[in-house]
Amino acid sequence: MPEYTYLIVGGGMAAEAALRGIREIDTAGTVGMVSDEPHPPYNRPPLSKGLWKDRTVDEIWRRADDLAAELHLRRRIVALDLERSEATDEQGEVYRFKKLLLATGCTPRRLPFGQEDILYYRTLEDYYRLRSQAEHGERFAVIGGGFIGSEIAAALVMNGKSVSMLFPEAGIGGRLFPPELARFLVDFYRGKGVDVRPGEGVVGLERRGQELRLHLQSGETLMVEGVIAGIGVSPNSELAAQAGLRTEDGIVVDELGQTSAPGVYAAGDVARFYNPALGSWLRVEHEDHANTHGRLVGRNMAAAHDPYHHLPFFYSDLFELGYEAVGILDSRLQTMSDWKDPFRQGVVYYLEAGRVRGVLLWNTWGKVEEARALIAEPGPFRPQDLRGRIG
Ligand SMILES: NC(=O)c1ccc[n+]([C@@H]2O[C@H](COP(=O)([O-])OP(=O)(O)OC[C@H]3O[C@@H](n4cnc5c(N)ncnc54)[C@H](O)[C@@H]3O)[C@@H](O)[C@H]2O)c1
Repeated sequence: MPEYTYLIVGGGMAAEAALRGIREIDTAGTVGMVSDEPHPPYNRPPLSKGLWKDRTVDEIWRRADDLAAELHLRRRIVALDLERSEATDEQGEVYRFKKLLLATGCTPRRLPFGQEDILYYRTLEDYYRLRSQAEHGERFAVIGGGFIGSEIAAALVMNGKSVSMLFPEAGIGGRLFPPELARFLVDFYRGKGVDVRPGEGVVGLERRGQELRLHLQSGETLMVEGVIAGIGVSPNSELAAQAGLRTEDGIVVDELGQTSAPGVYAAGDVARFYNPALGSWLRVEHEDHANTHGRLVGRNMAAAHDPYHHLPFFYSDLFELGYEAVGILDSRLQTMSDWKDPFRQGVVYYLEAGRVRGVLLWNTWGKVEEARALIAEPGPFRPQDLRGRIG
């Protein structure tokens, strides 16, 4: 029976960052990592960005092999016994641990049809599948106007494919951006050749040989060779819930990353934690959080005592436009847009009860620390106070 000082369930970015964190403090303890993926840990952002431009798969590996851990790939933990400090995989193998980390990530939400034919994009295997579809097919439909939808539509069009993009909101990134920016992105994507259909739903999918027929709410049918959906994700917290850990849209952890059971931790996008600067409970589904939270929780498992107060940070590329963002970007908050060049360069501030909750740095670089400092300020701010504050 494999037995470890630290057992990490999951093999994504947070899991690998945690391994690095453990090794910063403890070079002697044994570490086992169990992942249901066939690959060792890799960076996910290139899957929807760089790999469709000039980057290659060789560049995405996180090289955990220098950190002395035993990697169990293609294995899925299906049960936890916290009293006995044991985890069991689907093949019946039992792993014993002193400390446990759940870095189980999230699973894409699925539509109620097209089970085999819709590609839910999250892993390297999904990238290989879409690459192969793009070698044979010319016409694609992308469902969803969030991160995956906007990045994959751009990636496919930049690779010469014809793309229809469908989503329920009025604009691209409608849940993040103020309405005028989300609507601008619709025109911008159309200018790049994407057939953008805001406010359009999908009701069914049929396969006819190589062709897929996607039935839309409006009554129209799109004939395509590939359908990709990015309609959000749900946290993989069932294992934790079955083991009696506290869960609530994710695994609830304290500021050290410890769950409701001593010695059991959770990190990355499955973990729900309190952020004092924002005054709210969060679950963050971005690379920066996987790296910073993963590392810190790994250190804390190995006896450090570093509280996690890091503000969410993320970024994206939309063709030649790009942005960085700090804090909470929610288009339902009050927003104040400060454009240097409308929709090409500027800063958008997100306010709630007189405090800045989020800052969007639109084609505005090198200002992330200023944005962090502004969110930490108690205020109160009026929207007009923020004009020219950053940028
Ligand atoms: N740059 C980045 O940080 C980045 C890039 C890619 C992916 N991700 C992460 O990957 C995860 C998945 O991204 P995502 O794009 O799936 O989620 P998302 O939450 O960004 O977007 C979901 C979108 O799904 C659409 N939608 C919801 N229900 C729908 C339905 N029934 N039919 C059609 N459209 C529907 C909406 O348009 C919504 O904007 C997220 O956790 C995201 O943070 C992040």
